[in-house]
Amino acid sequence: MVYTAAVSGASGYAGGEVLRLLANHPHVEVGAITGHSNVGQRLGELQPHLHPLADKVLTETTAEALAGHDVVFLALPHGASGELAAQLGEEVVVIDAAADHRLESAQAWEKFYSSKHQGTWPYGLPELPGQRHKLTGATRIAVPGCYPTTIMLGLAPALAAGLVQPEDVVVVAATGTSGAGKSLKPHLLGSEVMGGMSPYGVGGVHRHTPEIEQGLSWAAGTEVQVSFTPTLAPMPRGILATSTAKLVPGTTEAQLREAFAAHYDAEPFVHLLPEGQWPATKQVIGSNHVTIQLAVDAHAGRAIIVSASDNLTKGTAGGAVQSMNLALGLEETTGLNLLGVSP
Ligand SMILES: NC(=O)C1=CN([C@@H]2O[C@H](COP(=O)(O)OP(=O)(O)OC[C@H]3O[C@@H](n4cnc5c(N)ncnc54)[C@H](OP(=O)(O)O)[C@@H]3O)[C@@H](O)[C@H]2O)C=CC1
Ligand SMILES: CC(=O)N[C@@H](CCC(=O)OP(=O)(O)O)C(=O)O
Repeated sequence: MVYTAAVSGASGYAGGEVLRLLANHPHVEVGAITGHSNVGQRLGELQPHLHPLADKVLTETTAEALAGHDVVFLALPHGASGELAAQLGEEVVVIDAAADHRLESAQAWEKFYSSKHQGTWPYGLPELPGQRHKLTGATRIAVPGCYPTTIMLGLAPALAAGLVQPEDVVVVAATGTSGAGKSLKPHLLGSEVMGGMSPYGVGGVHRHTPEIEQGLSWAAGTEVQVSFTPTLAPMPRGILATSTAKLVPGTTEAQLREAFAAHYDAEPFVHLLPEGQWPATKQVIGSNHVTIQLAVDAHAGRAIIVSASDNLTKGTAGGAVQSMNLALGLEETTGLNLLGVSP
Protein backbone atom coordinates (compact mmCIF):
# COMPACT_ATOMS: atom_id res chain seq x y z
CA MET A 1 0.00 0.00 0.00
CA VAL A 2 1.33 3.45 -0.92
CA TYR A 3 -0.07 6.62 0.62
CA THR A 4 0.29 10.09 -0.87
CA ALA A 5 1.62 12.85 1.40
CA ALA A 6 1.68 16.61 0.89
CA VAL A 7 4.30 18.62 2.77
CA SER A 8 3.76 22.29 3.56
CA GLY A 9 6.69 24.41 4.71
CA ALA A 10 8.86 22.40 2.31
CA SER A 11 11.50 25.15 2.11
CA GLY A 12 11.99 25.20 5.89
CA TYR A 13 14.06 23.02 8.19
CA ALA A 14 11.22 20.91 9.59
CA GLY A 15 9.58 20.44 6.17
CA GLY A 16 12.95 19.56 4.64
CA GLU A 17 13.54 16.89 7.27
CA VAL A 18 10.04 15.46 6.77
CA LEU A 19 10.83 15.21 3.03
CA ARG A 20 14.20 13.57 3.71
CA LEU A 21 12.45 10.86 5.73
CA LEU A 22 9.53 10.45 3.32
CA ALA A 23 11.91 10.07 0.36
CA ASN A 24 13.09 6.84 2.03
CA HIS A 25 9.69 5.68 3.26
CA PRO A 26 8.49 2.52 1.50
CA HIS A 27 4.76 3.32 1.87
CA VAL A 28 4.69 7.02 1.02
CA GLU A 29 4.82 8.94 -2.22
CA VAL A 30 5.42 12.68 -1.92
CA GLY A 31 2.74 14.74 -3.67
CA ALA A 32 2.36 18.52 -3.37
CA ILE A 33 5.09 20.52 -1.64
CA THR A 34 4.24 24.06 -0.64
CA GLY A 35 5.93 27.21 0.61
CA HIS A 36 5.40 30.90 1.19
CA SER A 37 8.10 33.33 0.03
CA ASN A 38 9.73 30.56 -2.05
CA VAL A 39 6.69 29.61 -4.12
CA GLY A 40 7.71 28.78 -7.70
CA GLN A 41 11.21 27.59 -6.75
CA ARG A 42 12.48 24.08 -7.45
CA LEU A 43 13.13 22.08 -4.30
CA GLY A 44 16.60 21.33 -5.66
CA GLU A 45 17.51 25.02 -5.24
CA LEU A 46 16.23 25.20 -1.65
CA GLN A 47 17.06 21.75 -0.25
CA PRO A 48 19.89 20.46 -2.46
CA HIS A 49 20.41 17.38 -0.26
CA LEU A 50 16.98 16.08 -1.34
CA HIS A 51 18.06 15.26 -4.89
CA PRO A 52 15.42 12.57 -5.65
CA LEU A 53 12.80 15.31 -5.18
CA ALA A 54 14.85 18.11 -6.78
CA ASP A 55 12.48 18.82 -9.68
CA LYS A 56 9.41 19.30 -7.55
CA VAL A 57 8.26 22.93 -7.48
CA LEU A 58 6.83 24.69 -4.42
CA THR A 59 3.26 25.89 -4.79
CA GLU A 60 1.23 28.28 -2.63
CA THR A 61 0.24 26.87 0.78
CA THR A 62 -3.54 26.56 0.46
CA ALA A 63 -6.11 23.96 1.50
CA GLU A 64 -6.75 23.32 -2.21
CA ALA A 65 -3.07 22.55 -2.90
CA LEU A 66 -2.99 20.10 0.01
CA ALA A 67 -6.33 18.43 -0.82
CA GLY A 68 -6.48 14.98 -2.41
CA HIS A 69 -3.63 13.45 -0.38
CA ASP A 70 -3.91 10.73 2.26
CA VAL A 71 -1.61 12.63 4.64
CA VAL A 72 -0.76 16.32 5.06
CA PHE A 73 2.30 17.43 7.02
CA LEU A 74 2.13 20.97 8.35
CA ALA A 75 5.60 22.43 8.94
CA LEU A 76 4.58 26.08 9.21
CA PRO A 77 4.86 28.75 11.89
CA HIS A 78 2.19 28.32 14.56
CA GLY A 79 -0.84 30.46 13.81
CA ALA A 80 -0.49 29.95 10.05
CA SER A 81 -0.60 26.24 10.76
CA GLY A 82 -3.74 26.38 12.90
CA GLU A 83 -5.53 28.55 10.34
CA LEU A 84 -4.79 26.13 7.52
CA ALA A 85 -5.57 23.02 9.59
CA ALA A 86 -9.10 24.33 10.16
CA GLN A 87 -9.68 24.25 6.39
CA LEU A 88 -8.54 20.64 5.78
CA GLY A 89 -11.00 17.79 5.24
CA GLU A 90 -11.76 15.49 8.16
CA GLU A 91 -10.80 12.35 6.24
CA VAL A 92 -7.18 13.38 5.65
CA VAL A 93 -4.50 12.53 8.24
CA VAL A 94 -2.98 15.83 9.38
CA ILE A 95 0.36 15.76 11.19
CA ASP A 96 1.21 19.20 12.56
CA ALA A 97 4.76 20.11 13.59
CA ALA A 98 3.59 23.47 14.97
CA ALA A 99 2.33 24.15 18.47
CA ASP A 100 -1.30 25.14 17.72
CA HIS A 101 -2.97 21.99 19.07
CA ARG A 102 -0.49 20.82 21.73
CA LEU A 103 -1.75 22.46 24.91
CA GLU A 104 -4.90 21.43 26.77
CA SER A 105 -4.97 24.54 28.93
CA ALA A 106 -6.50 27.52 27.13
CA GLN A 107 -5.06 29.73 29.86
CA ALA A 108 -1.50 28.47 29.28
CA TRP A 109 -1.93 28.79 25.51
CA GLU A 110 -3.13 32.38 25.73
CA LYS A 111 -0.36 33.32 28.17
CA PHE A 112 2.51 31.86 26.12
CA TYR A 113 1.23 32.29 22.55
CA SER A 114 -0.92 35.46 22.89
CA SER A 115 -3.66 34.11 20.65
CA LYS A 116 -6.95 32.23 20.93
CA HIS A 117 -6.78 28.55 21.97
CA GLN A 118 -7.75 26.23 19.08
CA GLY A 119 -8.28 23.00 21.04
CA THR A 120 -6.11 19.92 21.47
CA TRP A 121 -5.15 17.01 19.21
CA PRO A 122 -3.64 13.63 20.16
CA TYR A 123 -0.05 14.29 21.16
CA GLY A 124 2.58 12.68 18.93
CA LEU A 125 4.89 11.24 21.56
CA PRO A 126 3.98 7.53 21.80
CA GLU A 127 6.65 6.83 24.43
CA LEU A 128 4.90 9.10 26.94
CA PRO A 129 2.56 7.06 29.21
CA GLY A 130 -0.98 6.80 27.83
CA GLN A 131 -0.31 8.38 24.43
CA ARG A 132 0.38 5.56 21.94
CA HIS A 133 -3.16 4.20 21.75
CA LYS A 134 -4.52 7.69 21.03
CA LEU A 135 -2.31 7.92 17.94
CA THR A 136 -3.31 4.61 16.35
CA GLY A 137 -5.81 5.46 13.62
CA ALA A 138 -5.86 9.18 14.54
CA THR A 139 -6.57 11.70 11.78
CA ARG A 140 -5.14 14.72 13.64
CA ILE A 141 -1.81 14.65 15.49
CA ALA A 142 0.08 17.49 17.20
CA VAL A 143 3.80 16.73 17.10
CA PRO A 144 5.57 17.85 20.32
CA GLY A 145 8.16 20.61 20.46
CA CYS A 146 11.80 19.56 20.22
CA TYR A 147 12.74 20.49 23.80
CA PRO A 148 9.61 18.88 25.27
CA THR A 149 10.35 15.59 23.46
CA THR A 150 13.90 15.43 24.77
CA ILE A 151 13.14 16.63 28.29
CA MET A 152 9.92 14.69 28.90
CA LEU A 153 11.43 11.40 27.74
CA GLY A 154 14.29 12.02 30.17
CA LEU A 155 12.05 12.69 33.18
CA ALA A 156 8.82 10.74 32.61
CA PRO A 157 9.91 7.31 33.97
CA ALA A 158 11.23 8.80 37.22
CA LEU A 159 8.02 10.78 37.78
CA ALA A 160 5.73 7.95 36.70
CA ALA A 161 7.44 5.63 39.20
CA GLY A 162 7.12 8.23 41.99
CA LEU A 163 10.88 8.26 42.58
CA VAL A 164 11.36 12.04 42.28
CA GLN A 165 9.33 14.90 43.64
CA PRO A 166 7.05 16.65 41.13
CA GLU A 167 7.34 20.20 42.47
CA ASP A 168 11.08 20.76 42.14
CA VAL A 169 12.19 19.87 38.62
CA VAL A 170 14.95 21.98 37.07
CA VAL A 171 16.03 21.69 33.42
CA VAL A 172 18.83 23.41 31.53
CA ALA A 173 19.08 22.43 27.88
CA ALA A 174 21.24 23.37 24.90
CA THR A 175 19.92 23.39 21.36
CA GLY A 176 21.43 23.74 17.92
CA THR A 177 20.49 26.74 15.77
CA SER A 178 18.16 24.87 13.39
CA GLY A 179 15.62 24.85 16.24
CA ALA A 180 14.95 28.48 15.38
CA GLY A 181 14.07 27.76 11.74
CA LYS A 182 15.67 28.84 8.48
CA SER A 183 14.55 32.45 8.21
CA LEU A 184 17.23 35.12 8.69
CA LYS A 185 17.65 36.39 12.25
CA PRO A 186 20.61 38.52 13.39
CA HIS A 187 21.19 36.54 16.60
CA LEU A 188 21.60 33.38 14.51
CA LEU A 189 24.33 34.75 12.23
CA GLY A 190 27.44 32.58 12.23
CA SER A 191 29.49 35.35 13.79
CA GLU A 192 27.05 35.62 16.71
CA VAL A 193 26.69 31.89 17.34
CA MET A 194 30.07 30.36 16.54
CA GLY A 195 32.54 29.86 19.36
CA GLY A 196 30.17 30.52 22.25
CA MET A 197 26.95 29.64 24.05
CA SER A 198 24.19 31.88 25.39
CA PRO A 199 20.95 31.52 27.36
CA TYR A 200 17.60 32.82 26.14
CA GLY A 201 14.00 32.72 27.34
CA VAL A 202 15.23 32.79 30.95
CA GLY A 203 12.87 33.05 33.93
CA GLY A 204 10.09 30.60 33.09
CA VAL A 205 9.03 32.49 29.96
CA HIS A 206 9.91 29.96 27.25
CA ARG A 207 6.74 28.64 25.58
CA HIS A 208 7.86 25.05 26.00
CA THR A 209 7.54 25.32 29.80
CA PRO A 210 3.76 24.64 29.87
CA GLU A 211 4.14 21.88 27.28
CA ILE A 212 6.82 20.12 29.35
CA GLU A 213 4.73 20.50 32.51
CA GLN A 214 1.65 19.14 30.73
CA GLY A 215 3.35 15.95 29.49
CA LEU A 216 5.17 15.32 32.76
CA SER A 217 1.94 15.84 34.70
CA TRP A 218 0.29 13.19 32.51
CA ALA A 219 3.19 10.85 33.31
CA ALA A 220 3.24 11.61 37.04
CA GLY A 221 -0.54 11.62 37.51
CA THR A 222 -0.12 14.83 39.48
CA GLU A 223 0.86 18.42 38.71
CA VAL A 224 4.55 18.81 37.89
CA GLN A 225 6.32 22.17 38.15
CA VAL A 226 9.34 22.81 35.97
CA SER A 227 11.95 25.57 35.85
CA PHE A 228 13.30 25.48 32.29
CA THR A 229 16.26 27.42 30.89
CA PRO A 230 17.17 27.00 27.20
CA THR A 231 20.59 27.83 25.79
CA LEU A 232 21.85 28.22 22.24
CA ALA A 233 24.88 26.14 21.25
CA PRO A 234 27.14 26.57 18.21
CA MET A 235 25.91 23.51 16.29
CA PRO A 236 23.32 23.14 13.52
CA ARG A 237 21.35 20.29 15.12
CA GLY A 238 20.91 18.54 18.44
CA ILE A 239 19.56 19.04 21.94
CA LEU A 240 21.31 18.07 25.15
CA ALA A 241 19.09 18.45 28.21
CA THR A 242 20.23 18.18 31.82
CA SER A 243 17.25 17.67 34.11
CA THR A 244 17.42 17.39 37.88
CA ALA A 245 14.73 16.62 40.43
CA LYS A 246 14.65 16.12 44.18
CA LEU A 247 14.65 12.42 45.03
CA VAL A 248 11.94 10.92 47.17
CA PRO A 249 13.98 10.08 50.31
CA GLY A 250 15.50 6.60 50.21
CA THR A 251 15.45 6.30 46.40
CA THR A 252 18.51 4.56 45.02
CA GLU A 253 20.17 4.75 41.61
CA ALA A 254 19.32 1.09 41.07
CA GLN A 255 15.61 1.84 41.54
CA LEU A 256 15.83 4.68 39.03
CA ARG A 257 17.62 2.46 36.52
CA GLU A 258 14.95 -0.22 36.95
CA ALA A 259 12.18 2.31 36.33
CA PHE A 260 13.85 3.53 33.12
CA ALA A 261 14.49 -0.02 31.93
CA ALA A 262 10.85 -0.99 32.56
CA HIS A 263 9.72 2.06 30.63
CA TYR A 264 12.03 1.90 27.65
CA ASP A 265 13.31 -1.66 27.17
CA ALA A 266 10.65 -2.34 24.53
CA GLU A 267 10.92 1.10 22.90
CA PRO A 268 12.79 1.20 19.60
CA PHE A 269 13.75 4.88 19.76
CA VAL A 270 14.52 5.64 23.42
CA HIS A 271 17.44 4.10 25.28
CA LEU A 272 18.94 4.30 28.73
CA LEU A 273 22.65 3.96 27.96
CA PRO A 274 24.84 1.42 29.76
CA GLU A 275 26.26 2.69 33.05
CA GLY A 276 29.23 4.98 32.51
CA GLN A 277 28.16 6.17 29.02
CA TRP A 278 26.68 9.64 28.69
CA PRO A 279 24.42 11.01 25.93
CA ALA A 280 26.05 13.26 23.34
CA THR A 281 24.31 15.04 20.49
CA LYS A 282 26.74 13.59 17.94
CA GLN A 283 25.51 10.06 18.67
CA VAL A 284 21.91 10.85 17.71
CA ILE A 285 22.24 13.28 14.80
CA GLY A 286 20.16 12.14 11.84
CA SER A 287 18.52 9.35 13.84
CA ASN A 288 15.17 9.09 15.57
CA HIS A 289 16.86 8.19 18.84
CA VAL A 290 16.76 9.77 22.26
CA THR A 291 19.56 8.57 24.52
CA ILE A 292 19.44 8.94 28.29
CA GLN A 293 21.76 8.49 31.26
CA LEU A 294 21.19 9.18 34.93
CA ALA A 295 23.00 9.47 38.23
CA VAL A 296 22.09 10.08 41.86
CA ASP A 297 23.72 13.12 43.44
CA ALA A 298 23.53 11.89 47.03
CA HIS A 299 25.00 15.13 48.40
CA ALA A 300 22.23 17.25 46.88
CA GLY A 301 19.55 14.54 47.15
CA ARG A 302 18.74 14.90 43.47
CA ALA A 303 18.41 12.70 40.40
CA ILE A 304 20.47 14.00 37.46
CA ILE A 305 19.17 12.92 34.06
CA VAL A 306 20.82 13.80 30.75
CA SER A 307 19.00 13.23 27.46
CA ALA A 308 20.03 13.89 23.86
CA SER A 309 18.12 14.08 20.58
CA ASP A 310 18.26 15.51 17.09
CA ASN A 311 15.78 18.40 17.26
CA LEU A 312 14.89 17.99 13.59
CA THR A 313 14.51 14.20 13.64
CA LYS A 314 12.93 12.75 16.81
CA GLY A 315 12.34 16.37 17.92
CA THR A 316 10.18 17.16 14.84
CA ALA A 317 10.13 15.28 11.55
CA GLY A 318 11.01 11.82 12.88
CA GLY A 319 8.35 12.18 15.57
CA ALA A 320 5.97 13.30 12.82
CA VAL A 321 6.70 10.28 10.61
CA GLN A 322 6.53 7.91 13.63
CA SER A 323 3.11 9.42 14.42
CA MET A 324 2.00 9.04 10.79
CA ASN A 325 3.01 5.37 10.88
CA LEU A 326 0.79 4.83 13.92
CA ALA A 327 -2.05 6.81 12.39
CA LEU A 328 -1.93 4.69 9.22
CA GLY A 329 -1.52 1.38 11.06
CA LEU A 330 2.03 0.86 9.71
CA GLU A 331 4.96 -0.56 11.68
CA GLU A 332 5.96 2.34 13.95
CA THR A 333 9.62 2.31 12.88
CA THR A 334 9.00 2.32 9.11
CA GLY A 335 11.24 4.77 7.25
CA LEU A 336 13.01 5.88 10.41
CA ASN A 337 16.71 5.63 11.03
CA LEU A 338 17.91 3.96 14.21
CA LEU A 339 21.55 4.99 13.83
CA GLY A 340 23.23 8.38 14.18
CA VAL A 341 26.09 9.65 12.00
CA SER A 342 28.79 10.26 14.65
CA PRO A 343 31.35 11.79 14.58
N1 LIG B 1 13.17 23.61 13.74
C1 LIG B 1 12.89 22.76 14.72
O1 LIG B 1 13.79 22.15 15.33
C2 LIG B 1 11.48 22.53 15.12
C3 LIG B 1 10.41 23.16 14.50
N2 LIG B 1 9.12 22.92 14.93
C4 LIG B 1 8.01 23.64 14.33
O2 LIG B 1 7.91 23.36 12.93
C5 LIG B 1 7.38 24.50 12.25
C6 LIG B 1 8.34 24.89 11.12
O3 LIG B 1 9.58 25.26 11.73
P1 LIG B 1 10.92 25.39 10.90
O4 LIG B 1 10.92 24.47 9.76
O5 LIG B 1 12.00 25.34 11.89
O6 LIG B 1 10.79 26.90 10.35
P2 LIG B 1 11.42 27.51 9.02
O7 LIG B 1 11.45 28.98 9.23
O8 LIG B 1 12.67 26.81 8.67
O9 LIG B 1 10.36 27.16 7.90
C7 LIG B 1 9.08 27.74 7.89
C8 LIG B 1 8.32 27.25 6.67
O10 LIG B 1 7.01 27.80 6.70
C9 LIG B 1 6.77 28.59 5.53
N3 LIG B 1 6.00 29.76 5.96
C10 LIG B 1 6.45 30.84 6.66
N4 LIG B 1 5.42 31.69 6.92
C11 LIG B 1 4.33 31.14 6.35
C12 LIG B 1 2.96 31.53 6.24
N5 LIG B 1 2.51 32.67 6.79
N6 LIG B 1 2.11 30.73 5.57
C13 LIG B 1 2.53 29.57 5.00
N7 LIG B 1 3.81 29.15 5.07
C14 LIG B 1 4.68 29.92 5.73
C15 LIG B 1 8.13 28.94 4.98
O11 LIG B 1 8.03 29.12 3.57
P3 LIG B 1 9.08 30.03 2.71
O12 LIG B 1 10.45 29.59 3.08
O13 LIG B 1 8.74 29.68 1.30
O14 LIG B 1 8.80 31.45 3.06
C16 LIG B 1 8.93 27.69 5.35
O15 LIG B 1 8.73 26.68 4.39
C17 LIG B 1 7.20 25.60 13.31
O16 LIG B 1 5.89 25.59 13.79
C18 LIG B 1 8.17 25.15 14.40
O17 LIG B 1 7.81 25.67 15.64
C19 LIG B 1 8.86 22.01 15.90
C20 LIG B 1 9.87 21.35 16.54
C21 LIG B 1 11.25 21.61 16.24
C1 LIG C 1 17.06 27.92 18.92
C2 LIG C 1 15.59 28.17 19.07
O1 LIG C 1 15.12 29.28 18.99
N1 LIG C 1 14.83 27.08 19.24
C3 LIG C 1 13.41 27.15 19.31
C4 LIG C 1 12.86 25.77 19.38
C5 LIG C 1 11.36 25.79 19.29
C6 LIG C 1 10.75 24.81 18.38
O2 LIG C 1 11.28 24.51 17.37
O3 LIG C 1 9.59 24.23 18.68
P1 LIG C 1 8.12 24.82 18.55
O4 LIG C 1 7.48 24.03 17.47
O5 LIG C 1 7.43 24.59 19.83
O6 LIG C 1 8.16 26.27 18.23
C7 LIG C 1 12.97 27.97 20.51
O7 LIG C 1 13.58 27.89 21.57
O8 LIG C 1 11.93 28.63 20.41
